[in-house]
Amino acid sequence: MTTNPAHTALWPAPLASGAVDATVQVPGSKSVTNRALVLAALAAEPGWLRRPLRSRDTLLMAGALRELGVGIEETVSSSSSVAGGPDGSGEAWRVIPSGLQGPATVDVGNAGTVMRFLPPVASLADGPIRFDGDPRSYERPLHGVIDALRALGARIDDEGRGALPLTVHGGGALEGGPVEIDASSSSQFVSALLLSGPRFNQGVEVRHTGSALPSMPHIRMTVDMLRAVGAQVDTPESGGEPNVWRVTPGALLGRDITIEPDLSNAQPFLAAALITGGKVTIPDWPEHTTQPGDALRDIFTQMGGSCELTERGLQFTGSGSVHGIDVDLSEVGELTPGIAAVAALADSPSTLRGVAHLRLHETDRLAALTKEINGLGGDVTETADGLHIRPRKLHGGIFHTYDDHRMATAGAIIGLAVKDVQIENVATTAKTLPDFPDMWAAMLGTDRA
Ligand SMILES: O=C(O)C1=C[C@@H](OP(=O)(O)O)[C@@H](O)[C@H](O)C1
Ligand SMILES: C=C(OP(=O)(O)O)C(=O)O
Repeated sequence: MTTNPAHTALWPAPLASGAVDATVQVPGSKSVTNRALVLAALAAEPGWLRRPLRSRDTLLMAGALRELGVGIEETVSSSSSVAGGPDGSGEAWRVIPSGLQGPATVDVGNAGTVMRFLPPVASLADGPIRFDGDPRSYERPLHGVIDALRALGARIDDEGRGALPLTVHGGGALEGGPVEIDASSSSQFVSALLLSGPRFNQGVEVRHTGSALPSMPHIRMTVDMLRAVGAQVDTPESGGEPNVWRVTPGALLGRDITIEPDLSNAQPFLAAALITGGKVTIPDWPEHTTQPGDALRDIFTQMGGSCELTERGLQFTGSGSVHGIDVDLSEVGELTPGIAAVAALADSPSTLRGVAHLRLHETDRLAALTKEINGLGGDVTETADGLHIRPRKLHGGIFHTYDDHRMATAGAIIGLAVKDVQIENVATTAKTLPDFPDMWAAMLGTDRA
């Protein structure tokens, strides 16, 4: 077996030499880009994505849709007709829907959005679609999507695993209708069924029957984006029953949408301002958004910073002190690694709650954070649904990432304040933020050294 040198390489996390003062242009949202790709592929006419995220997860999504026959043309242009950026430049993807066809093979990598959102799309295709991915993808929950699709009329061969790898034998159409699922292990089960729902003969009515549903903002993102392309969606918030979402069958419009910056990927940069008592501006921070990263304005303010949404973007300023926090992160679970990293450097203990489902993310994030922060001299314990973090003086060492992009950025945050932290496999940030090491150096001004 050969070892990929990128996976064993150690990246010396730069120590901040003082208060950071930077403007950081954060690339597009993974969650918005991958929903926009799916909706554009299912539309009745071509559409555009402006400023899409170009990272492993979104390229896997685009690659999979192309395998199914969808046209996706990438353009980088300075002409306003295909412009991406506010200045009239940037990247844009034109999506040209077509009849979905098998046989095809889809590599999901370790992208939750690809492994959950695409089996419903494949059930609409004509022919067999094989799904496979990274070893970790075999362990991540998928049963909710598989069972629901079968109940709605799909033929899926998973050899009894209830997980990847599997083959969806698309029949060209799916009956759809009402279905019950337990989505307590991932909100993406609900999003997956809703996104393809308008194309099912009867639409879909998803009823969540399990314990608490995590990541509600991501379900709101799905609903808002469906409505933006003309779908009719009834939700608990719009007067429907609790835990029930209904999508009416109908054609989707091809739209021209500009992807918001990824606010969860803004997290390490905001954390840098908080920890160093500096200032970071994130341009194009949306005034209204369903992205969970927007909660950082409140969470990092409680932890000692302050922020202002101005015409230039979100300006976040650290005060020089970092406080611990007691917070339920069930709605915004993907922010947990970055918050844990800041909490390890705070002046008082923290309790992070409501995130038991993180054990089934890219890695077991609760175990990984505990092991790696404690490996640097920290005092973190796992609880049934989160972490207790008691700050201690930390020392240098190797911070392992377990192929988890958010572990890598969490380690970089700690490395700002602790000498000689080395991140193993920083390249794993390519999942959602391929330029992270260069962006980090630019923020710190070390790229000009
Ligand atoms: O739908 C989405 O885009 C996501 C939903 C959440 O998943 P879970 O509900 O599985 O936590 C989140 O953690 C993930 O990063 C992205
Ligand atoms: C949980 C995450 O990703 P995924 O879409 O693979 O679930 C994440 O990005 O934090």
